[in-house]
Amino acid sequence: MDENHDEWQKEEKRIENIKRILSEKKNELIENNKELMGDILELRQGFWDDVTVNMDEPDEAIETYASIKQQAELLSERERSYGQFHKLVKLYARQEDSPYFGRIDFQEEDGEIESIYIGIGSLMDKNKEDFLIYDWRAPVSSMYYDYAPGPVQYETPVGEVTGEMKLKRQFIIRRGSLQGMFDTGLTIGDELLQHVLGGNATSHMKSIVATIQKEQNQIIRYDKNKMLIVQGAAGSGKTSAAMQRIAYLLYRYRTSISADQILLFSPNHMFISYVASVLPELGEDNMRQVTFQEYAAGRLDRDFELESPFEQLEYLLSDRDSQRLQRRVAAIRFKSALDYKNLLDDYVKGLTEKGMKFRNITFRGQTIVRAEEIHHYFYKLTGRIPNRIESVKVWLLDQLDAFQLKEQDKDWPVEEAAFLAKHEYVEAFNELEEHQGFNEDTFDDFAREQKLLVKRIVERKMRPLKRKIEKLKFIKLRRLYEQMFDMLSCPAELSEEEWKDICLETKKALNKKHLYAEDVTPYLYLQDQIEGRSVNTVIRHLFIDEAQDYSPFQIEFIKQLFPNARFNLLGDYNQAIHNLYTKAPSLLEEGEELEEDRKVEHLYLMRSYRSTKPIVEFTKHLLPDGEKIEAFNREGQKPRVHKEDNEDELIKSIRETILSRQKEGHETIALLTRTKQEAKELHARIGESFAARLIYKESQSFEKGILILPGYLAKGIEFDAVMLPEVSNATYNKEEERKLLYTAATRAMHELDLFYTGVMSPLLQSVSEDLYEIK
Ligand SMILES: Nc1ncnc2c1ncn2[C@@H]1O[C@H](COP(=O)(O)OP(=O)(O)OP(=O)(O)O)[C@@H](O)[C@H]1O
Repeated sequence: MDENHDEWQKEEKRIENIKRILSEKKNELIENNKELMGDILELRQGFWDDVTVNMDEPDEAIETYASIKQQAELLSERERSYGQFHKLVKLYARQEDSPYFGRIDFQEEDGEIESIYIGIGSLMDKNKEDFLIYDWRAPVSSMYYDYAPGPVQYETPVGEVTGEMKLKRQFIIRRGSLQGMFDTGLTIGDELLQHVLGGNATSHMKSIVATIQKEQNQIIRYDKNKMLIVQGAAGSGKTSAAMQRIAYLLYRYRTSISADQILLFSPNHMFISYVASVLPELGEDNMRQVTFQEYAAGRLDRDFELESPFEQLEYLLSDRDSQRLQRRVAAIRFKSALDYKNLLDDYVKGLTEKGMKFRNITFRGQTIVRAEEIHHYFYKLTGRIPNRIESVKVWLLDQLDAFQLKEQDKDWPVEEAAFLAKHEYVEAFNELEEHQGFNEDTFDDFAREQKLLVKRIVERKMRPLKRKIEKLKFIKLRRLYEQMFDMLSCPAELSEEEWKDICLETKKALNKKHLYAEDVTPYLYLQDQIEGRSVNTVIRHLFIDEAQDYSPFQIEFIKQLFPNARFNLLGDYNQAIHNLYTKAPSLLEEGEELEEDRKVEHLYLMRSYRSTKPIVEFTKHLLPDGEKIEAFNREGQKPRVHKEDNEDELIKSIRETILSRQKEGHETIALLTRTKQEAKELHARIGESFAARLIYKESQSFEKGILILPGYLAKGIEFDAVMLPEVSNATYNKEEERKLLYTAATRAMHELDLFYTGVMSPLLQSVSEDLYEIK
């Protein structure tokens, strides 16, 4: 029997043993918690039985409140325990399926050799003395990712441990049985990675715990108190590393950080659902996720119509009027920069002296407080604007209270009382009874009843107005933003012409209650400066994926919103498609820190894992400085460039290629166009016969099958086969769109096909012909 066979059998035996222990643990856990579910049901059903309700006297009301609170706490404690229990059962089940993926034999200096098995969760022996499996996030496990056999070291909270790694082994264990085993040398075995990367695209992102690479591990376990900026090539595992990092943080700081203190700014909804399964798969709760657009929409007046970054991009890609386009580009560039934020700061400073805009406060056609009076009151106050606004609010509410009293003596509420619908009357009666403690005897006094009803009517009528005051709607915010463009003089970087146009366009849009994408952050920023910054102190770790698409202003704004958060920015300046024309400085390049004194750490990922080697070789040559990008050694076909004589031939060729890809077993085939319009047109021609799904809104989700969508919507996502249906000089003809083409082409995992009629896009000319096949 050879040594390998022997080892295989030993490992198999160990797996059986581990499975038995896991199964025992799981059953024991279920047994011990059987009563828990019953308790919860019982508590829910009998919630009110154990609560003493008595509201007659204040003392008793307090007691009632305490008793409800106690009962609710008991229930929520049980529900929390149930949640924990449920999570643990799921983890055991997952471990039974695949208990570990790695083993290292480690000899600490002068110590014995210890076999360390690494999996998605830890497992202890019966006596709770030894680890049978170590969690992949444990300090000792980091050696697995960082070293090949030989001298090694790892960090622990109490210092560094050194020693020698005698063996490094990888396992593929599925459904509880050993399917593969590799002893590895230099890096984490190419075999396992080959195996993982060779699979089909999935509609949900996979966890990479078993094959995390050394440079990714550095990001995942990054522990210094600095802002982390990761610049990584397309497909280099930025998002994967971010997700693993979140899981790591939840483990490392499990006593102080929970999942809802971690927030991920995601590029779009498709992406949100794409990454949502990674953490639960690792047995962790999901972090919070939001798109910037959603966040902004939640903070702005609802009657604003916001342009999304995708709409902005679609405009930039579609407008054929080059003059108008250039003016818009100038506006975007201007409004994205930190200089613009400084201008806004100066403007706000000026407002402490003059220039605030307020609304008249009116009720039923009568003016209660005139705008000038508010203005006068505001400028009598001193201090920061938000503090003064707070005082104005209190003052206005007082004015409203006084006004309300007077209104009660008017005729209109009496008239309205007469026309009250029966249910309103009863409601009023009940409310009066509750709040005033009236009984039937006193209430039948008609005069008092009438007075109370009138009071209630006035109160109710005035409530919306008061609410508006509470929400600071007495400030004319839109007008304030607009006014800035009257007051500023033309900034040095713009021509008079451009400036005039920016002023005009901004005002025109504001008057239509339309907010351009580039105005969203500045507007919110102004709102915060006037109304008081709405900061979130709960978030401790903030991640921004596709960070290259955020303007410097936007990042600075987000930083101010989350003062307690540590920042993790991940992106690729080669995929900066939202500022493709404006060329705003990228944070991802060194030397572009927001503030000189800011502590920033730059880490880089240059190796691309998503695509086969021939695809990476092709795509990297689309970039002027792509030579630094390395391909992971996974073989495949060279990309194919199909030249067709006319439109019909092109469609025919696309059809044939789809059929071939399907035959080859590719399940997710994406046809990535440049614009939404092109996607719609293509869908109209081939959609039906292939049951292809058209995706043109960022809110749509992504499933397996044939998809037709503009490339920019596929950010962060990948497909088995990608087809770029029209890469001619009629479509991709601007240097600015190189990054867009690169982003689309790098979505391909296994196959890439490009099509064109007429003349090939000049952007492809930088790619040498031996890197693709001509069809
Ligand atoms: N260490 C790894 N082990 C296994 N798969 C990996 C590893 N690193 C990356 N991958 C795979 O490579 C693909 C790309 O990863 P990911 O989406 O995280 O890259 P990215 O840098 O965010 O890409 P992009 O910038 O193009 O959106 C995914 O399928 C991911 O599972």
